[in-house]
Amino acid sequence: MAKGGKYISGFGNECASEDPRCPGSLPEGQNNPQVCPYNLYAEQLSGSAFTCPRSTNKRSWLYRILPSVSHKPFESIDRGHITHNWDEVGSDPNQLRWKPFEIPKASQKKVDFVSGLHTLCGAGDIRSNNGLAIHIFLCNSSMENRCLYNSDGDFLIVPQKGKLLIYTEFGKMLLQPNEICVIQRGMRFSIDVFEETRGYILEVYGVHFELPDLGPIGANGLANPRDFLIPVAWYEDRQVPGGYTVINKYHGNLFAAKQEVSPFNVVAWHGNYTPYKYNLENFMAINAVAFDHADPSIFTVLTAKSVRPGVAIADFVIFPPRWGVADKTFRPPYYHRNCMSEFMGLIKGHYEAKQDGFMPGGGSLHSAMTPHGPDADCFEKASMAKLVPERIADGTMAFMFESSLSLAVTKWGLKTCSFLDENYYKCWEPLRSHFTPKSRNPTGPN
Ligand SMILES: O=C(O)Cc1cc(O)ccc1O
Ligand SMILES: [Fe+2]
Repeated sequence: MAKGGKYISGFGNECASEDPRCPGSLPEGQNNPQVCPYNLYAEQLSGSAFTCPRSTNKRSWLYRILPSVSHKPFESIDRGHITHNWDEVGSDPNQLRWKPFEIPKASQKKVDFVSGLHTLCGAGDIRSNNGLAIHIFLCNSSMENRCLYNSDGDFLIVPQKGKLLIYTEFGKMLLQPNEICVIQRGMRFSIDVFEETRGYILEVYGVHFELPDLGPIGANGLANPRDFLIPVAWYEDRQVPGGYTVINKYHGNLFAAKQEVSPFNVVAWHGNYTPYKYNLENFMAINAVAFDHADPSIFTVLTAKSVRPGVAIADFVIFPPRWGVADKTFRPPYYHRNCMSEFMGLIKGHYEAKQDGFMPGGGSLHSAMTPHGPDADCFEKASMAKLVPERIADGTMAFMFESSLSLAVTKWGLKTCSFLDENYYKCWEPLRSHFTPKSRNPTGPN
């Protein structure tokens, strides 16, 4: 049993779980008995093509009171601020930064997780299963008799303010800021919130998140598999007289169908296709202990690989609290231009390259090849700093969604949201030339 409830531990394992109220509800020795224990229905949820190699084959068997198909037809509903149209507004290669995205007040308007989804940027194509979207969720109310499932891709959810109680077909997960969860394609879920709540979502189309390979690091380190937690089976046999609404995100649009019962009626399940959560505190950071600033890929928690070796559709990278010990080194992030797109968010604290301006609940986007790096203040301080061992980012958690796709910002992100920081570029304006042609590099070989 893990802290905060019951979970099964391990990444990508074959698991099996029965609600303790129904012992023996998992069929033994086969998936489709003529009649299932407790007269349940058997239903397979496939997360990969049937024919995928074993290493990438994902599916789970759900034993439920009614099959998912027991619903009225889906009808199109307003998709609010969700979009997959990457041409809503013209492209903008500038360094972009957003102030904290404001959460609507419950006293003014009740907004739940689904109606509070706002697409900020993305690229690629849902129908060809290649691409991603980054959404911000801003909500103040629980999803009441409403659940969502996403036909388009997987959601990696990063809560920043407020806890999420997530009901899924596999069981319940409680998620606090500094934890993340992944709800994979097709899984029905409903979210209860307890206050004005905010967070970030990385949605990837057509791929699933994996742990990065460790190469010479060895068999252990970074996000360790045992720290990923999977819910245990939990069901409710609840009739919903007015009708329960199942919402489906399909081709980037929203559809709703009514059904008479709660969808969380799975009594037992087994398989390797499940939702899971992970506490970022458990990340075992590896970094430079001699000199120089290592590339941020050392902090990859999860990766959604493209078909090109070493190139991700998206990586989820964190900047956790740690020791900085590198000698003769400018320790903060270096100035750089990256062929990848870098979206950053801040869960708490201050990011090491920008003490001010980049705030918890805000974000930044440095697009492909757009120059960026520490602000002028950070440069001055770090160039003069005495290089003693020091704690970096204590009490802080910043993260990056890094993508090989060139991300387009939505109309909401660039025009309508009103949180764009028009003055971002000014943080680099005080940078001055320190060029002194006659001096020698004090730390170099000659
Ligand atoms: O731009 C950023 O702040 C993210 C980042 C951090 C780092 O340590 C090195 C490269 C990089 O893109
Ligand atoms: Fe960067």
